[in-house]
Amino acid sequence: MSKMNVEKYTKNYFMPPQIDMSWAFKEHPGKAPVWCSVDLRDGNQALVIPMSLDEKIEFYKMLLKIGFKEIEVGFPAASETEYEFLRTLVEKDLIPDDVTVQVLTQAREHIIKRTFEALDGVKNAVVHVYNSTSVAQREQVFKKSRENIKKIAVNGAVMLKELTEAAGQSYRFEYSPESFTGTEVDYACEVCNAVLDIWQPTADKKSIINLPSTVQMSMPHIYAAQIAYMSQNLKYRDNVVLSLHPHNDRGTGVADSEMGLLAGADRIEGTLFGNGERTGNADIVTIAMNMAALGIDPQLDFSNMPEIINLYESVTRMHVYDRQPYSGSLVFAAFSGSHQDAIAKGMKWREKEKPAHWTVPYLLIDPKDIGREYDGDVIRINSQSGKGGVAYIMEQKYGLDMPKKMREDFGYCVKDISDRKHKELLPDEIYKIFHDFYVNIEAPLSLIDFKLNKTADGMRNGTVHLYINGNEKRLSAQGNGRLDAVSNALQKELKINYSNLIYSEHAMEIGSSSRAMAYIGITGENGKNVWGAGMDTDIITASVKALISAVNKLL
Ligand SMILES: CC(=O)SCCNC(=O)CCNC(=O)[C@H](O)C(C)(C)COP(=O)(O)OP(=O)(O)OC[C@H]1O[C@@H](n2cnc3c(N)ncnc32)[C@H](O)[C@@H]1OP(=O)(O)O
Ligand SMILES: CC(C)C(=O)C(=O)O
Repeated sequence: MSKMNVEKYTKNYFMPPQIDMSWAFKEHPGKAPVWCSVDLRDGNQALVIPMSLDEKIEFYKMLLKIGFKEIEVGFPAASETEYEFLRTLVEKDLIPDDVTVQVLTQAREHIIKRTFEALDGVKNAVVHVYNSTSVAQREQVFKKSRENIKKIAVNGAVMLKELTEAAGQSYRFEYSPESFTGTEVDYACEVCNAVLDIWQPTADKKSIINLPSTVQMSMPHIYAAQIAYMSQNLKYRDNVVLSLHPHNDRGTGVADSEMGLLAGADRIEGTLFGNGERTGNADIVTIAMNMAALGIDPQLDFSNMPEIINLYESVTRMHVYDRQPYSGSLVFAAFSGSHQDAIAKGMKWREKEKPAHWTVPYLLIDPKDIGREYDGDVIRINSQSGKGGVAYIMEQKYGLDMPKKMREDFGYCVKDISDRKHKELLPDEIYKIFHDFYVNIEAPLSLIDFKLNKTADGMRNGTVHLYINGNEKRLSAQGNGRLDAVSNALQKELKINYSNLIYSEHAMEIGSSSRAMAYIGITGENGKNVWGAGMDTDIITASVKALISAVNKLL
């Protein structure tokens, strides 16, 4: 027996009378659909505190900036704010000529009349009327037969037509068989066709038939099969814009939209970041960015995602989930070592090879294309990270190019600290660890200065002046170069044994162009490798400091 009460549930959706799945062989729709934002209506009606007039205006202006040409601005008969919002758009001349505002109304006379009052003065409008057609709503809410439910729709359609003619306007019409997903598909088609018979859509004045998954009830391929049936059986099909309005109860609002488009739909109603009733509406950001990631222009501009998120969060009081596709704060972040290593190498390869298309491993799109930064957004460090990621941060942010073997040493050191502190380490903290751990280490040996003259045979000869545990000491030094001479002095005079000296250095290009950084690795008698780094305005002094740092670590 199931512990989840599954006996209580059964499928409440209907398969279409004919099932056509040929759309499933298409790879993608090939072009952007007509987008309609329903943020200001469906999104707004689901908020704990619906947006104020000013907040709706701010949101509306953002939608225009993103590029929406159809915007459902509200349910004017719902409240004074909803009504006033549309009046403000009209009175302040905030509706561009190429933008159509859409308003929602129930198929009830007084509500439709109030809606038309709100529309006074609007040039381009879609009047959107709906009634529920599902078995559950017919039986439980309306307690009406199929015929009588169809009548509600037809009466609503007639009222829209008559009031538009009376207003001398050419508003477009939209009808939604609300709760379409719980409606027998052939019956939904019959109701929609009855509405279309009233509206008589033409090529110049198309009607919109909107098929909402008001509550998602099936897997997305079934919704798409329902859409395919409707697309093939609607009358006046050439003059009908077939629209989808997916919700997200099963978490497949985006999949419903994408498959529905393949199955014949022309238009998508959705919201930014999927805000909306219950689990939300289809997330237009994701659907559009999924297209962009396939190289299809979505005709919407999300190039400044952080700005859009800020405004959205401030006016809706909602939060964009950290892992929301494309927009979440963590969606480009790689904490794990192997991902970081591949991303860092992929970025380098890209810089060198300059390929035509984006192929960096683990990153579906280039974060920069939506206003995100590599720094801080992509490679982030915790105890799951590896040397590649740590080295990438040190190189990109601080211009430090450690030798390969030293990267490994530092990578484990950073991992260990993050593990013990049980926290993410930010770039500045990592830089500080690098400094504390390797750079200009001054105990027990601390360099005071060194004087090394060139001899006739090209060798270096002189003294190294230092403190040993605070006591001043001069060592005599000879070698075939200055670093070699200092190393010989430490080994011979202080009897410190090490081998395999590895050395590299570079000018510091980021932050401090007048300084150099040197790195030295040595192997102690016990076979252990240690690393030191030296930073100074003089490259030779930097290398001597790096050697003394390494020796100090060995000691
Ligand atoms: C799936 C969706 O998102 S649909 C959009 C839903 N959005 C909203 O409801 C937000 C705005 N709505 C409101 O502010 C209010 O519901 C109003 C102002 C529109 C109407 O309010 P009220 O008249 O007080 O009540 P209410 O909405 O409960 O209406 C219930 C009545 O309308 C009928 N009704 C509901 N929807 C519809 C419809 N689409 N078409 C025709 N009649 C309808 C019901 O059967 C019920 O009838 P009854 O009075 O004979 O029992
Ligand atoms: C009014 C309709 C389109 C709706 O919002 C829904 O069914 O979710």
